[in-house]
Amino acid sequence: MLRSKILNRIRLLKPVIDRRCMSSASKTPLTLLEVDDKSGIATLSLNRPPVNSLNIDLMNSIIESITEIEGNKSRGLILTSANDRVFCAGLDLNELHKPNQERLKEFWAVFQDVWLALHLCSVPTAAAINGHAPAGGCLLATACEYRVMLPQMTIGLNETQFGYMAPKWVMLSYLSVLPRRLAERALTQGKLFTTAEALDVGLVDEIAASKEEALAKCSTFIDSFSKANPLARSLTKKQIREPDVQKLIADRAGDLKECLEYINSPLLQDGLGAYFEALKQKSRSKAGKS
Ligand SMILES: CCCCC/C=C\C/C=C\C/C=C/C(=O)SCCNC(=O)CCNC(=O)[C@H](O)C(C)(C)COP(=O)(O)OP(=O)(O)OC[C@H]1O[C@@H](n2cnc3c(N)ncnc32)[C@H](O)[C@@H]1OP(=O)(O)O
Repeated sequence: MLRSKILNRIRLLKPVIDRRCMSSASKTPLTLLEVDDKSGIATLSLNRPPVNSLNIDLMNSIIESITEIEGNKSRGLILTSANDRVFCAGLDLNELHKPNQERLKEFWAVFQDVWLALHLCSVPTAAAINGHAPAGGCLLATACEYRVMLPQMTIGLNETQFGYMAPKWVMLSYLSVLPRRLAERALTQGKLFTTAEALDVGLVDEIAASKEEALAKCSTFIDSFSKANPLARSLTKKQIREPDVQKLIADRAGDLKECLEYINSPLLQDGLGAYFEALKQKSRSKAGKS
């Protein structure tokens, strides 16, 4: 009994670094997980340079970290980025453009899994959005219960801008934070909101001047549950989220089939190819390579 108490204490004191999913290029961990010894709040930092784009390994690392947080009795989870400019650039376009079919199936299933894991995480969740959060980056943030964002960044589900329609369950995340009329307009326009606009419409809850302040505001949000019974809180959250979650769970295979057909269609592949090339070109010109 005493031994397990001490072990738990050590686990809280010592930052836990997730080493299971490493970047193959640099052998650095794709997520960094630290648990604050005083508050018991876990901070999960996305750490896949250059822009934290979501490939299979990064998403698996996020899921493993969430499982670990739920197992180590952390009081809450703050999702943030180790990169000062980009919270998360969304899905890794390398996984969607000219994909290997078997890998694409696995990729899409893990994408569904990461959304479910964040959506159903039993502890309070908050996103400290310390950089741009387009598409899948916005999705991670909206799956959390609270969002604090740094100024002069952008956030939004911009899929229509690169020729994609967001799947139904992705749209549900937007509908959980935005009024229907606004969500419809923003989704069809593929709008990227500036930080100020995002606060104005309620896509984010607060603005912070620095990453430290964003983390502190997220901690304050998590502390706001100190008087709630953790089990009752978690069951209430699950109950409220149940209809959205069920829409995906009830037809995961159908969603996979629909998405694979959609992603593989020549028109979408061409559009995505052009979008990705423009992105690379922009990056090359920035680096003075062209
Ligand atoms: C019914 C069936 C529906 C099926 C639909 C299928 C899919 C849609 C549904 C799901 C929702 C989610 C979709 C997505 O997330 S798709 C990804 C969309 N992401 C974006 O559009 C963001 C693109 N990136 C940017 O805008 C910028 O990079 C940035 C994030 C604002 C950062 O800007 P910064 O100036 O700091 O960096 P660079 O632009 O110079 O980029 C550096 C480097 O990273 C590469 N890169 C950027 N984003 C991605 C990415 N998402 N995937 C892979 N690679 C990316 C970029 O090319 C540069 O690399 P290089 O080697 O060229 O230097």
